[in-house]
Amino acid sequence: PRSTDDFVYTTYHDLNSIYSFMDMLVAENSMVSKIVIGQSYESRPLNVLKFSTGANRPGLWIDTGIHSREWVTQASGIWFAKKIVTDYGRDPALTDILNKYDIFLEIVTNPDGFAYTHSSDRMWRKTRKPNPGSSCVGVDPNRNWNTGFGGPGASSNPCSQTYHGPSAHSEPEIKAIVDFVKSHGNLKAFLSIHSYSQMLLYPHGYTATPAKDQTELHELARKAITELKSLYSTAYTFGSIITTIYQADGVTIDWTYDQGIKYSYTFELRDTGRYGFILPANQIIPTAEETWLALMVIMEHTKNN
Ligand SMILES: O=C(CO)C[C@@H](Cc1ccccc1)C(=O)O
Ligand SMILES: [Zn+2]
Repeated sequence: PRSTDDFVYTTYHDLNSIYSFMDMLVAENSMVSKIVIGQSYESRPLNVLKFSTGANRPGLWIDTGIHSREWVTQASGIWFAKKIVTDYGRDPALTDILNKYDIFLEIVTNPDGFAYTHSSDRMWRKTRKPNPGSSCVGVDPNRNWNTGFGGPGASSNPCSQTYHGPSAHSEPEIKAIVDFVKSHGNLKAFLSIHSYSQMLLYPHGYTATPAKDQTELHELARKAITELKSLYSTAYTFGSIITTIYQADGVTIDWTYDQGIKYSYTFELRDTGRYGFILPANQIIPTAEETWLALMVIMEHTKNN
């Protein structure tokens, strides 16, 4: 495709195609820039798209593809990127958000794992960094964060899909985000997108102790999934991680919430298990559209509070 207008949003893309989408979007839109926040273990760039219409704004973060096999999430991230540049100046709600906040979008958060799902194993989840002393490769990027690190909701076995890694932030893909969050210092929402299960989750995963903002986070989640359901009747459950899915330790949004980013949520997109991670491509756009409605509810609430 020569432009993001003839890019095919109705199919799954490989890493090179997604990188070229990013470069086209930057070239076409003055509000979009590409920040390289670091390199993966296999030396791929960790690209973050920045959508900004002014300087020194607070930020809203969205990441997709932290678990490489969850392909509908990277595909949705591509659609979100095009939606933002399309709606700015046309949709009053999005325009108001972007006149006050920057949006940061990391579409391929685990590029080594993503490349591996294309080349070798479609069901790969973790990073691709070797584990010394083990024949098993990779760390679960959703167990490598420094809040509750190494607890019972993660595994110390390098062969496990939920292996927490040798130490918190041991994975370059995670360290890069940690450093970005700290250096930016003014992120107001942190939205980490997974698939599948159709859930909207908020902290905590590592403890049953409710988050201090539990009441507000719960009601906002209810509002967000109600808006999501209004489009295609897709039903989500919602609640804290530990009460809604299971105990999980060292997870992304427990750490971001700990950093003071109150509006920290994880989405689990379609479906509920019929196709699972191998969601048919004809569900990419419906999934992205309904999810965007929920993301807008959370971003608007963040702006208004
Ligand atoms: O990968 C999964 C499929 O997205 C399930 C997620 C569920 C989860 C999501 C957010 C925080 C803690 C756990 C996981 O175990 O890390
Ligand atoms: Zn996941």
